[in-house]
Amino acid sequence: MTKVALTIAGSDSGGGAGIQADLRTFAFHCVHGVSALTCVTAQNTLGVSAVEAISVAMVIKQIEAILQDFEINAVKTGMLLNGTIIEAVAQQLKQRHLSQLVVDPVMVSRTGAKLLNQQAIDSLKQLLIPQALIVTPNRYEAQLLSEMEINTIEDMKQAANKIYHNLRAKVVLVKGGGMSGSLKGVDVWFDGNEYELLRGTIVDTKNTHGTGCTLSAAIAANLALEKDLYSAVQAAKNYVTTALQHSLNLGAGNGPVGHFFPLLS
Ligand SMILES: Nc1ncnc2c1ncn2[C@@H]1O[C@H](COP(=O)(O)OP(=O)(O)O)[C@@H](O)[C@H]1O
Ligand SMILES: Cc1ncc(COP(=O)(O)OP(=O)(O)O)c(N)n1
Repeated sequence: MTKVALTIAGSDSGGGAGIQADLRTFAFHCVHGVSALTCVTAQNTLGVSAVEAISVAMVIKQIEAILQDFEINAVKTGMLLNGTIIEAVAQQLKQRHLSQLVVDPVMVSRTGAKLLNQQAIDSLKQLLIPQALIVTPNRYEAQLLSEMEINTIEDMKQAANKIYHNLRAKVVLVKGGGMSGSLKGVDVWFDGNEYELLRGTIVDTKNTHGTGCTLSAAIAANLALEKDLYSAVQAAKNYVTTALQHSLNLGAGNGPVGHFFPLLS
């Protein structure tokens, strides 16, 4: 039986991140992707130049249309843009008991662009993260959520611990793409008991756009395929490493990670 994953996220006109990356990742895993668009960004490899929200009523209609007709095996959320959209999405997910939920708390891109307005951060913390099976902040998002600076693995562990206890997330994965030196690409998992370090091969490329979206979408795809959470994260990490190894040198800035590797060899 074909599995179905839902992404609730924004559009990246440059095609590297957001809903475009999510749907490509689902397709690679042979999982049918359905989507609820929250916002449209004017964006390329150099950054985001404009953002416009989809109305809350339309976000809800998209989710309702999908849930009326499909059995959803896993969900990921990405860029949600504002507090009103977050509240509506959180309410829909709660009502429908969608528990295979990966929350990528998209707030700040690795280029430093703010992708979520200030008031929305509280709604994300109070309404959405507590529902997540796993939350996957990058270094800067983990700093915001834990209210501490992160420079070392110990800091990553402490931040994961704080996010776990303060925001009641079931599992926290602090991603290390924004760390420097040998810490780049080391992610810290905390499930309330154990810390695990997930180490990928460091890929020396500037073309890293879409890594976070791709990772969370790959976790959701693997959950839809009935992997347990830790195995889903390991498989997703391997997928992102391979996507980085096949990243595309497009545009003048940070090009997108590549999803074309099955066709290459
Ligand atoms: N240069 C790199 N080499 C290897 N892994 C990387 C590299 N950059 C990012 N990653 C991995 O990509 C995933 C996404 O992390 P990150 O880039 O920090 O997220 P975001 O895109 O949300 O900022 C993580 O598993 C991280 O370790
Ligand atoms: C529409 C949209 N959604 C999410 C992001 C962030 O992408 P992500 O893969 O988390 O990180 P960077 O590529 O920005 O490092 C985005 N830019 N646009």
